[in-house]
Amino acid sequence: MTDDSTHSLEYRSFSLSLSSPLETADGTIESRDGFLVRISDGPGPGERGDGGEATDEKATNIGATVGRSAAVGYGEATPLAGWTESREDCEAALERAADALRSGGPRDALEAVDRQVAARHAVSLALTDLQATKEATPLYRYLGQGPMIGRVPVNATIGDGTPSDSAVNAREAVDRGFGSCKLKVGLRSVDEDVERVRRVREAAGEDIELRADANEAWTYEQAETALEAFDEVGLSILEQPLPAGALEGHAALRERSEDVRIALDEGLLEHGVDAICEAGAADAVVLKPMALGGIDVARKIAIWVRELEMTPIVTTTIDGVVARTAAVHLAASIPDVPPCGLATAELLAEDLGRDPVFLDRGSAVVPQAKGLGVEGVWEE
Ligand SMILES: O=C(O)CCC(=O)C1=CC=C[C@@H](O)[C@@H]1C(=O)O
Ligand SMILES: [Mg+2]
Repeated sequence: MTDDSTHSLEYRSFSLSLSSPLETADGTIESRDGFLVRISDGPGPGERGDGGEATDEKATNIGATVGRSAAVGYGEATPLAGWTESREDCEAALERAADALRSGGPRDALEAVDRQVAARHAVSLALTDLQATKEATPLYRYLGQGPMIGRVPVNATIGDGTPSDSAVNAREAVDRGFGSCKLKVGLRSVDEDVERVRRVREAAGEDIELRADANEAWTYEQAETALEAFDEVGLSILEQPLPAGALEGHAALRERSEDVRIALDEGLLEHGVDAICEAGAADAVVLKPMALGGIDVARKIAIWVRELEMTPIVTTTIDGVVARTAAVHLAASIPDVPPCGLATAELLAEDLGRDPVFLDRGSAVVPQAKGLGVEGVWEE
């Protein structure tokens, strides 16, 4: 990316409520509050001489007076407690990025948000969307320079609930075409979670991939008990059974497991890839671009973990349409990606704009328009 044009960054805050709260062992997620970011490569609002609000129409008109129209890129910063910086720190970082972009350029803007992962996610995404849009290339092809990809497989996300509610939810997901379900565990006793997974297996059938995510809830002994029972019901992946710090514990669980594979999510953020690999602590790692600092960072990690013979799984932090669509593009840029946690739009009661990704028979259909392919978010 060149630093020789004038870029400007604007942001707006938003709050999106969930249709029903997502219960996890880390806490309950009720709403997602964050910032929608827009970067244009024309002059900023204060530099246009119109003193006005930066609508697309005005940006285009001003662009015309300087001989070209401004291109825009969108980003989203949606902090989540325990996973990213706070909302206040995120906003302060976006302010710094706006100044740095004005006085320096894209590289300075990224440096200004280097330690605030959600803010960095937004800035790097908006810059990448802008560039991919200018090159008239879908974001995933701009990222991976790979072939055209039509779909990425996705898993259904099933929150905590009684054994019969969990079974009903899983059956509904299977009837809608999902081939993979991820169940939140760790809020109830291990016995009850084992019962839930058994009931889900009965309801979903033998051919469906089942995963469980304990969000660090268990002691080693509890995880061992759960793992043994999960092996019997053909669970494929157990995500983060132990606290993030417990690399040795996860490595020991891997040794004990017959077929259940161990994935680290919170553990990736705490330790990074090298330490996980050295300890032999995971078969798979979960990549949340919002918590890792952006889809560019997440993509590098995905390629790196593949080299180390671990599986990368992309998920969201239950984000708005901009970040969610970016995660779909990220997954599409990773060859042979397994089912990813990208079917999270339905957990939201409202969104930032129209969703360009539709779900069809357990896959997300990847947008093929230029850039992210998200439209109308700034106007709504
Ligand atoms: O991976 C999925 O199926 C959806 C995303 C998801 O499960 C999560 C999103 C945000 C916070 C977490 O509690 C949770 C996770 O731990 O993976
Ligand atoms: Mg997880």
